[in-house]
Amino acid sequence: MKIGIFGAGHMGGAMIKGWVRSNSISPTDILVKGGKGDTAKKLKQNIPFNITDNLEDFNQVDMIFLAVKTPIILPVINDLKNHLNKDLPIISVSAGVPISLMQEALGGSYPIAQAIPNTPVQINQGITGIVYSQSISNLDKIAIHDCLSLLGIVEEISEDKIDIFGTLAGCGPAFVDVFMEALGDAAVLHGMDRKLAYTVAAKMVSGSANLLLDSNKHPGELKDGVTSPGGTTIKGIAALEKEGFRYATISGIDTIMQSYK
Ligand SMILES: NC(=O)C1=CN([C@@H]2O[C@H](COP(=O)(O)OP(=O)(O)OC[C@H]3O[C@@H](n4cnc5c(N)ncnc54)[C@H](O)[C@@H]3O)[C@@H](O)[C@H]2O)C=CC1
Ligand SMILES: O=C(O)[C@@H]1CCC=N1
Repeated sequence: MKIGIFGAGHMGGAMIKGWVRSNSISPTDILVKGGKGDTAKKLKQNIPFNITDNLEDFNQVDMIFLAVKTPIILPVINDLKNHLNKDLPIISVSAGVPISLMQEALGGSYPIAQAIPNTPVQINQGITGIVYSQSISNLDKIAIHDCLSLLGIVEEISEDKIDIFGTLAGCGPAFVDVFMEALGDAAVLHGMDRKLAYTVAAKMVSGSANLLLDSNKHPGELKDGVTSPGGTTIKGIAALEKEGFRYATISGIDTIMQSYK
C-alpha cells in the first residue's frame, strides 16, 4: 500500500510514525508533501520516507491523507485536484471541515472521507473516527479502514457525530496530559521524584483505562470499588467535586464544541 500525506506536523508526523512502527508500511511507501517550514525534513532524518513538492507525484499512491491546518484544507484540495489524473481517495484528518464542503470542492462523486485520529496513533494505540462520502466505493472503504487500523481502533461514525468524536478522542489526550502533569506536580509537592511521579501517573491512568475497557463496568462502579467507606479516596473525590472537577471537564468539551459553530 502506498500512502500520500500532506503535512508531517503533530498529526501527520504521528500517523507516519505509527504506520512505520506497525512494520506493515515501508517508509519508502510513504510520500510526504511538507509545508514551508522544515518539519517534514526533520522527521525524514529519522524515517526515510519520500518527500516531494510536485503534486503530480501523488498519482503514484493509493490514497492521500491531508494533515494540514484546518483553514488551508480547502485551498490544498483545490490545488491538488488539478494535478490528479484519477479519483484517488482523499482523507482529511482536519477537525472542523465538513465533508460536504470538501465534496463540493472535489465534485459530487469524488471519493473522500473525514477522519479524526489522535496522537496515540504514533504508538499504534490511537482511536480514529471516520465518515465516508456517499460516493466512496466499498473497496476504497476497506483500503482506508485497513490503513487506519494499523494505527489503532477505527470507528465509522455518522457525520453529525464527527465533531464530538474529534473533541473527545482528538482533543482529549491534551486533557489527560494536563491531568497527569497536575498529578505529577501534586506528587512532587509531597516529595516524590518528578520522573517517577509521571511514570506512576501514566501507569495509573493507562491501567484504569484498560480496566474500564476489560471489565465493561460503569466508571462509577469502578470508582466505588476504590472509595472505601470513611476512607482516604472519598475525601480526595469530595475535594475535587468541591472544585467542580466534573463540571470543569464537561465545560472543557462543551467549549470546544461551541467553537465549531
Ligand atoms: N494534533 C492533533 O492531536 C490532531 C490534529 N488534527 C488535525 O490535524 C490537522 C493538523 O494539525 P497539527 O498536525 O496539530 O498541526 P501542525 O501545525 O503540527 O502540522 C501541520 C503541518 O502542515 C504543514 N503544511 C502547511 N502548509 C502545507 C501545505 N500546503 N502542504 C503540505 N503541508 C503543509 C506544516 O508545515 C505543518 O508541519 C489540523 O487540521 C487538526 O485539526 C486532528 C486530530 C488530532
Ligand atoms: O487542537 C486542534 O485544533 C486539533 C483538533 C483535534 C486535536 N487537535
